[in-house]
Amino acid sequence: MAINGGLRIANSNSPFVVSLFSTKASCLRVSAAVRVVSSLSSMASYDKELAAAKKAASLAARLCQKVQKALLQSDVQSKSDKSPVTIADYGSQALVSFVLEKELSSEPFSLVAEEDSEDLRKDDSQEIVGRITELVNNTLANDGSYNVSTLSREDVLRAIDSGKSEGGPQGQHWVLDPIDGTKGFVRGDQYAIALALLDEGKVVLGVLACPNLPLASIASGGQHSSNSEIGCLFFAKVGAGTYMQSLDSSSNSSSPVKVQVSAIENPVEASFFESYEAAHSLHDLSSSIAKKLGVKAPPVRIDSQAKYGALSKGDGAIYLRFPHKGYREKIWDHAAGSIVVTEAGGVVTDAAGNPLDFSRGKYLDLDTGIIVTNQKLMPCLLKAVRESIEEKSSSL
Ligand SMILES: Nc1ncnc2c1ncn2[C@@H]1O[C@H](COP(=O)(O)O)[C@@H](OP(=O)(O)O)[C@H]1O
Ligand SMILES: [Mg+2]
Ligand SMILES: [Mg+2]
Ligand SMILES: [Mg+2]
Repeated sequence: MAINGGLRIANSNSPFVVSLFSTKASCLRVSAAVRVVSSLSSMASYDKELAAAKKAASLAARLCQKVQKALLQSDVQSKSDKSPVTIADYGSQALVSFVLEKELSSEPFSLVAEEDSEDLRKDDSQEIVGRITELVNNTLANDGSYNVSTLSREDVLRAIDSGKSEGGPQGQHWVLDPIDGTKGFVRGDQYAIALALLDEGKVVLGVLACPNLPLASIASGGQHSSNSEIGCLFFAKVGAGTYMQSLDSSSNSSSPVKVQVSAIENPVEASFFESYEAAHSLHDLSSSIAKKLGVKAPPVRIDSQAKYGALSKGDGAIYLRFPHKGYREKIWDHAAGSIVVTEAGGVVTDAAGNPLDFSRGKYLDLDTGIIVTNQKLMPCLLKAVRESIEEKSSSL
């Protein structure tokens, strides 16, 4: 079980060759794009919200780590039994919702989150609700920050259900994926707790807790030393950059350090991330794009928005995501990750080069896929994406 950072590198039998000099050259010529900083940032500092989000995501990460450890020790990770995962997903959502409401009690609260309590309110879910409630209470008690009496089952169900907001273009909405990369979580690999704040439809802050991501670089295909510290907390605020610190507050690396995306200008030197799960992204399309760009390194396949986190610290240069036809991306799968990357100097667009629009409710209505890279590489990446998509559709 790959818990040591949870990194799995895809095997590729087909080495990528430099095939498009024109693509490479156009890439090197492009000047840096100007980063647009939302005018919202000049009106609000979001400091209180950021502190609350960091606290909430860190506590949720602790809860998830405990469940993942038990899951691996009890060796049920290869079963199709989803109950331990469900417990961590629900527990994480309840905890984040509870902490945000406690920390920001004077503000109106709206949360768009992945899970809801519908299944938990069924008669045969009593036991699982009990286990979730125990997990949440234990995590809060161990932390000791909140002087609360034990939460009841109904308190926990209500906390989960405060994530029922629809989001939209007006006002502030929190956006939460309590465990992103559930499949990675079950395997013992990467996952993330992803929390962002929308203000008037724009992402203004994001926090990504990645309990299995090494603080050291994973750039050279995951060959980090076995004793490198694991567990990253990324956070970003509009106009203020992206920072990373250890998830372990007692660690020497608990002070935040500013991170930057890779400065690579030559795509031949770039490496790229994609989903571990082939059902989540068309690996053949990514491979054709990489080939056009002359990318030499094999794809790095990891679960969850840990890909955005790793990209923000320069561990790779490109993230490609092309869902199968008909799949609609949800805002909680990208909101936190996108600001973590853009504030670190990167660019996140759909396959047509348009920025992602988080103002339309739960779904991101976008063209074909999501691509992420630095400002220098983006033009040539977009060109390669366009060409590969055209070739794919003409071959059908
Ligand atoms: N068929 C599909 N295509 C694309 N994404 C999918 C998908 N089925 C599920 N997903 C999303 O992919 C996310 C994981 O992304 P990744 O592949 O980068 O790890 C899942 O988040 P959850 O694990 O929170 O449900 C889920 O929302
Ligand atoms: Mg998700
Ligand atoms: Mg999830
Ligand atoms: Mg899910």
